[in-house]
Amino acid sequence: MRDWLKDVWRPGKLSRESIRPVNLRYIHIRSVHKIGISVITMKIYFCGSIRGGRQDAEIYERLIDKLQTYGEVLTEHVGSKDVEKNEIDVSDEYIHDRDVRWLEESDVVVAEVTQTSIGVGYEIGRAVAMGKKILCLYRPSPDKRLSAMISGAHNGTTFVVKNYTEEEAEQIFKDFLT
Ligand SMILES: O=c1[nH]c(=O)n([C@H]2C[C@H](O)[C@@H](COP(=O)(O)O)O2)cc1CO
Repeated sequence: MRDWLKDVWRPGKLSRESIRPVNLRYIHIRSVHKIGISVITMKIYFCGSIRGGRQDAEIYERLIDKLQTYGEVLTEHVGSKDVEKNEIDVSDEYIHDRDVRWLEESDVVVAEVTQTSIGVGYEIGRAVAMGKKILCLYRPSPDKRLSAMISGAHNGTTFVVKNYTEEEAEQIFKDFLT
């Protein structure tokens, strides 16, 4: 495989979905060689509850799959069934520092905030301080109420809070990420 193509081609990530054209607004041309163009795609930081409770883990996995058609999801592990097992060998300090680094690297943050999580709240707060563009997704139910610190931060542009059903996620991502 040509060297320039290695930057674009992520083995294991290719599917009918992922070869849909990625969002051109977020592609920066890094270098133009005689043999081709090397590109960087949008980096997405996905937040979802882990120690706060894993009842929505399968929803996270499906949302991450959709997000991967727009760019690279840095926190793909959040949707993995084995996340707690896989993160057991690393220290909390390692997890924190790695995630803050990814947050800094990200172009956009997407948080599923239905299941309350201190970690997700912390990530959103840090992302606001970093000036990131943030989308929070919430599935309303009669027994729950979203924190005012999230719903009250909605400004319609850089901090967007959306009540949603899973069927609506695709369109919401399209509107927010393109
Ligand atoms: O093992 C982990 N790995 C990890 O990446 N996180 C990050 C990503 C999630 O968006 C968020 C979840 O926080 P919490 O575990 O407090 O629910 O924190 C959190 C943990 C455990 O707290």
